[in-house]
Order: sequence, then C-alpha cells, then structure tokens
Amino acid sequence: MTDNRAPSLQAFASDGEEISPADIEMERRRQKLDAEAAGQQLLREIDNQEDVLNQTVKKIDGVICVLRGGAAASDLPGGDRANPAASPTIGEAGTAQGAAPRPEIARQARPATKSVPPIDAEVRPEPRHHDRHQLAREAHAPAKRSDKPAPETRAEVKAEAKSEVKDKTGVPGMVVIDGDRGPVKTEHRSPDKGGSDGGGNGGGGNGGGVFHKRLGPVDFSASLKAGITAIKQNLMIVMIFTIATNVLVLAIPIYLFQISDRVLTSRSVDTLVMLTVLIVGAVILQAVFDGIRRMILMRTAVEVAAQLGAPILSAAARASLHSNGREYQTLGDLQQLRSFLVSGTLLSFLDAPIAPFFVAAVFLIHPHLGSIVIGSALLLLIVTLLNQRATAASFGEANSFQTKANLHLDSMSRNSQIINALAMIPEAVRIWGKDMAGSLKSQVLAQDRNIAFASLSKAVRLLTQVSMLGWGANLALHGELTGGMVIAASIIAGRALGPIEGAIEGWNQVIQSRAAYGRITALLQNSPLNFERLKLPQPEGRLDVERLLFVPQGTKRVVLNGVSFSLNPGDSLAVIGSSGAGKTTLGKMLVGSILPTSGNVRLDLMDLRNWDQRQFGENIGYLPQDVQLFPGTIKANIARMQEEASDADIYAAAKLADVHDMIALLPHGYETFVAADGSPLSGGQKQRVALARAFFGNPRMVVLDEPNSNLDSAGEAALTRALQHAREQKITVITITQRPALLSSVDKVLLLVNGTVALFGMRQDVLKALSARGMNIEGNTLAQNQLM
Ligand SMILES: Nc1ncnc2c1ncn2[C@@H]1O[C@H](COP(=O)(O)OP(=O)(O)OP(=O)(O)O)[C@@H](O)[C@H]1O
Repeated sequence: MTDNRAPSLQAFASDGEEISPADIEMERRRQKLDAEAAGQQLLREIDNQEDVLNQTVKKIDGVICVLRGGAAASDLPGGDRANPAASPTIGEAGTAQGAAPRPEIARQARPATKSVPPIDAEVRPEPRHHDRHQLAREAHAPAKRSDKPAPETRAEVKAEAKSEVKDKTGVPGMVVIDGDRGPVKTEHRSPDKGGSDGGGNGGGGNGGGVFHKRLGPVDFSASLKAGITAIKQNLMIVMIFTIATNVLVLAIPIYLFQISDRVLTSRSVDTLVMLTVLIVGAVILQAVFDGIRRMILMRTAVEVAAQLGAPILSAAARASLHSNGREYQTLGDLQQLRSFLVSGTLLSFLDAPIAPFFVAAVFLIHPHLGSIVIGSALLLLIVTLLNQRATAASFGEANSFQTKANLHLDSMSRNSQIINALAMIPEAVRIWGKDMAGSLKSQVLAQDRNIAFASLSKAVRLLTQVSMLGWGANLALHGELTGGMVIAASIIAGRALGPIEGAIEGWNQVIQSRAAYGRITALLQNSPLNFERLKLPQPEGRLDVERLLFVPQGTKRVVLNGVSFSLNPGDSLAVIGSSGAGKTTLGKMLVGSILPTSGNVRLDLMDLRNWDQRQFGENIGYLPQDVQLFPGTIKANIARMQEEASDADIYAAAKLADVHDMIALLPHGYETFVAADGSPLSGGQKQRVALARAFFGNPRMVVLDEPNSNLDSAGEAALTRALQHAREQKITVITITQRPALLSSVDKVLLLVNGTVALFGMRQDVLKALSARGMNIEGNTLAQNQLM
C-alpha cells in the first residue's frame, strides 16, 4: 500500500513529518479522480482514432470503387454498407469490408494506422456523444499537424487515383466513355469494353472504331432455371415441414384412442393429464409447422415473381414485334403461377405422398378398414381423372376468351380518346362483352362439372368414413377392435383421402397453372434475346438493302418486291411514292422492327438479324409515322428512358434535331411531363420531341417516317435544319415523305411504286427522270405544269 502512495505523500514522509490517515485518504481520492480523468481522456482519444480510421477506410473504399469501376459512384465517400457484395476487400490494410461492423474494422486496423499517421490528417472526425467541442478541437489538431500524407502510403496512392478520375470529368465518381458521350457513372462502365479508349463516336467500322460496351448476357433459360431451382429448393424444405405436420396430425387420433381405451378403462386422471399435455404440445407444434410451410410457399411465390418478372416482360416485348402484343399476357401467367404456389391445392398435392402412410396405419389397425380406404382412394382417383377430362377443354376455352377480352381492354385503354370522341363506348363494350361472355360461359360449364365431381368426391369420402365406422363397430362387436381404434382409424382415413379430394377441387387451378407454366417456358426459351451476338465496332452508317421481299404472314399480298439499293455513310435519302406503295414497310424493315420474307438489310455489311439488338438500337434512330411518347418528362423521352443518360447527350440530341428552342418555350422546359396520350404537347411538338429521340446517342443511321406530317412551316424549317445538322455529322438519314419540301435537304431519292423501286439515284437525276416521265413525287402522272 505504501508503494502506491503519491509522490507528494512520499515527500512528506521523507521529511519525517507525521502523515494523518485523513490526509492519506484525501490524497488517494485525488489520485483516483486524476486517474479517471486521464482514462476518460484516453478513451476519447481512442474513439477519435476510430472515427478517423473509419472515415479513412470509407474514403479508400470509395477510391477502390472508382478504380474498379464496379460499385456505385454515388456511394462516395460513405458507400452502401448494407450490401456486402458491393464492397470490395482491402487486403493490404488487413481490413475486410462489407458486412463487418465498422468499429471492429477500425480496431483491427489500429496498429496499421500508427505507422501511417498522415492518413489522420486527411479527415476530420465527426464529434460523437461525448464532449462535442473538445472532440472538435482534438479532431482539428491533427489536420494542422500534416496537410499532405506520405506519398508512399497505399491510401495516398488510391486517393491520388481518385483525384485523377475526378479531374477528367469534373464529377466525382464519373468517367468518360467513348470520348464524347459525356460523363457516365462508373457503375455502368462495363469492364470488358473491348479495349475501346477514346476515339469518340464518329464511327469506325471495319474494326478500327470504338467497340460497343458489352452488356450483361441475356439468358432467359438461366432465369427460368433459377426460378425453377428456387421453387424446387423451397418445396423440399416445405416437404420436410409437411411430413412433420402430418406426423403430428396423428396426435389427435392417438389421443382419442388412448382416452377411450386406456384412460376410461384405468380411470387414471394422471394419465389423462399427461396425455393432454403431450397432445396440446403436438397440436401447437403442428400449427407452427403448418404456418412455417405456408410462409415459405408465400416467399417462394414472391421469389418466382422476382426471378421471372423482368425476363418475361423483356421476352414478351421482343416477341410482340411479330404479333399483336398477345405475349404481354404471359405476365398474367406468372400471376397464375404465383397464386397456385400459395394455394390450398398445392398443399393437398404436397400432402398426397404421405397419404399411403396413413393408409398403412389404417391397415395396421385392421386390414378390413385398410381395404375400405384403398377402395375409396381408387374411386376418388377415377373421379379425378374423369374431372380432368370433363373440364380441361372448357377451362382452356375460357382462358383463350379471357385473353382476347384482355387484349381488347388494352386496346380500349389506348384508344380511350377516340372511343369517347366518336361515342363508341357501347360498341367497344359489346366487343369486350362478347369475349367475356364466351369466357364466362365456358367457365360456368367447366365449373359446373368441377363442382359436380367435387361433390361426388366429398360424398365418397364421407361414405368411406361412415362405412369405416359401421364396419369398425361390427368388428368391435366381434372383439377384433376397440371403440377407440375404430374412431382413430376413421380420422386417419380422413387424412389419407383429404389430399385426393383437395386435388379434385383445385383441379382447375392445376390445369391453368400448368398451361401458364408452359407458356412462360415457351416464351423464355424461344426468345431471340437468348442468343448473344458479337459486339461490333460502332457502325459508320453504310446501308445495303438487297432484294427485299415482304409477304405479310397469312396473306398472299406482296408488299415489297425485289427492293435493292445502297447508301454510303452520311448519305441522305428520300423515299417517295404514293400511299400504300410500301414506304412505311420499307422503313420498318430498315430499323429491324419487321423482318423481310427474303432478302437482307445490312448495316456496315452486317445483316440486321446478326447485330446485337441493343447495340443496333443504340446506333440507329427511328421516328415512326404514328408517334407515341412514353409517360415521363421530355428529357426522359429524348433519352429513350435511359436513367444514366447525361444532360449533355440530351441537349445534344435536342440541338441536333433543332427542337431545343421549342422545348425551351414550354413552361417546364425539358422537365415537362408528357402523359400517355402525349398531352400537353401538340401533335407537331410530339413529332419534334420524337425527332430528338431519334437523334439521341449520336446514331449512325436514322429513319424518319413522314417527319413533317404534323409540322407547321416553322417546324418544317427546323426539320430542314436538323437534316442539315445530320448531314454535317455524317449520319445516314432515310426520310420517308410525300411532300416535295423535304427533297431539297437530301442527296438521293428513291421512288417506290407498288413495292418495287421505280427510280433510285441522285436527287436531281431522279427528279429529272420524274419530270421526263410526267410524274409527280408520288409516282403519279401529272400535267407538265405541275412538275418540279
Ligand atoms: N402486316 C401486313 N399485313 C397485310 N398487309 C400489309 C401489312 N403491312 C403492310 N401491308 C400492306 O402493304 C401496303 C403498303 O403499306 P405501307 O404502310 O408500307 O404503305 P406506305 O407507302 O407507307 O403508305 P402511306 O404513305 O399511306 O403511309 C399497304 O397496302 C398495306 O395494307
């Protein structure tokens, strides 16, 4: 104890003066208080160090994200700590990022920070819950100590790398891709961009240009497989709970059996209490297990929807190119599948494999009773098969009528304005009602039969129990069974036959779900999006059209016949001809929205069918005859709804299409929200916004189908300037028109007559030839004074 005295006391003692116990006690308390104060100070410093280190680690995370181009740039400097997968590992610092809580990381890394003091200087720790002012002062102090970290530290190197990235774009976490495409978030930069650096978008076909960024491979079969695997795995877990639930179900018959045959005969209250406690536990456990399996099934349904929703919509969007949009209904099929996964019918099917064990249990009680159950089960199976036969066709019919009604509903919602304006509501409702009536009629027929068979199966089950009780009583009278055994056998038989009855009742759902699954599988597996194409350099815009023949499916009408022509990069062509000549069809074929019956359309020598669809789409522009905008802002529409599109690209497209001035005059400018019907834009304004959309992303080839059909003279002048800009940018432009005004803006003209090329060549030559033949630009014969 004496050794522990403070130096002041020891000094007193050395002078030989007497020290009172009160003095010693007081001195001890003082020392204790000093020690506590010093300890607290030390703790604050440690906390401070932790904060400093956490901030530093976060900064390093951000830099690594930027350098790897993998994580979201917006994470800087904090980052999303909730997602471990998104956080790379810092091996050198000995700190694993991601799911590990930050304070632990700081503690692990503390020894390292001692050898790297400059890191502290970069950050100011946030004051915590202690003395905020003091901490702020403490935090400020190291910043003064050193402003520039030691260059040899790894953190410094990474920080420098980050600042380099920042310098290039002026935006933290952004890098420039493809030279002039503007800043793009690093998270969207694909690591395997094919070695493209710089070069701009100015084209570079024939292997010399910028390669298109490779998108993630689309593999719908894999998505389907993932969805099915999720179902299978979850069903296996559900099956374990189903077995447990069904075993526990036996508790009730066993309880009844024990009460009647043991408790009532022995008159033992203790046995009764014991049995009751056990049974109550079993029943609660069974309820819990049953709840768990239902919850797992519900989550399975959600997972299936999450796995397959986007692939189905993508595949449907692609498949609808060649149909009337029927494929979109496949999303409804997914809904059907989800409903089935949470239905009682599926639970009945899951219970079915356990039914034979229940039958065996009844057999063990008495073979006669077991035979009755087997006979009933066979009878119920026959009823099931008959039910399937009797209802399958009607349910199928009901479904196809329902699909038609849904399609009509969709078209009604798209054409609601015209329906109202022309007072067509009764007609529209009548057409929908016809399909709906057909569906309901078939459903009633199928459901009538289904209900009849379900009632029959219920009757069979009840009669089975009656006969079991009757025959069991008879056996009991002959001393072969006890009363408890008979009741227990009857309850177990009910459990054995329950799943079969459930399957019969839900048979309709089974048929519909099976058909839905078939349609989903067919759509996903046959989607052309499954076939990944080689990513090519950005095209230059050379177009070759070779012997196009188009005979629409199901018709004998030849819409295009032997159409051939070629355009060089930067050429501008006007396709003229009378109404119905096939101009729009040709335009659609040039952008790949319909495929020719035979012949080829080649962009930079590659057949359109062999271009990667996404890459092709990003390199062309299309303004259809019937302009439709998406619900969203003007800027989103110009940017083709791409979230990552830069403002610079949107502005560039608007300038190129010469629509910036028009948009600037709108009350909300580029932020003007366009509704599904295009309001508040006028027809001409819609057409001009769609023109900017066509020019978005610096395309190499643009097809404009009657771009001036809704334009006033100012709009036409702007369109002429847009065509001039496109020519300056060496964009290949094909303009379909019936108006002579646009012809002055093109180099070449193609006259289409009845689906064949009547004239093709330089503008002046074609116009001269037209004049010589006494024809107008629609290819019709005119009086001489009307020409040119
Ligand atoms: N899928 C199709 N099924 C049947 N006929 C079709 C199909 N597509 C186009 N046609 C027919 O081909 C002809 C050419 O149509 P297209 O729309 O290409 O003409 P167009 O020259 O653009 O006419 P307009 O100048 O009036 O727009 C029309 O008679 C049209 O009915």
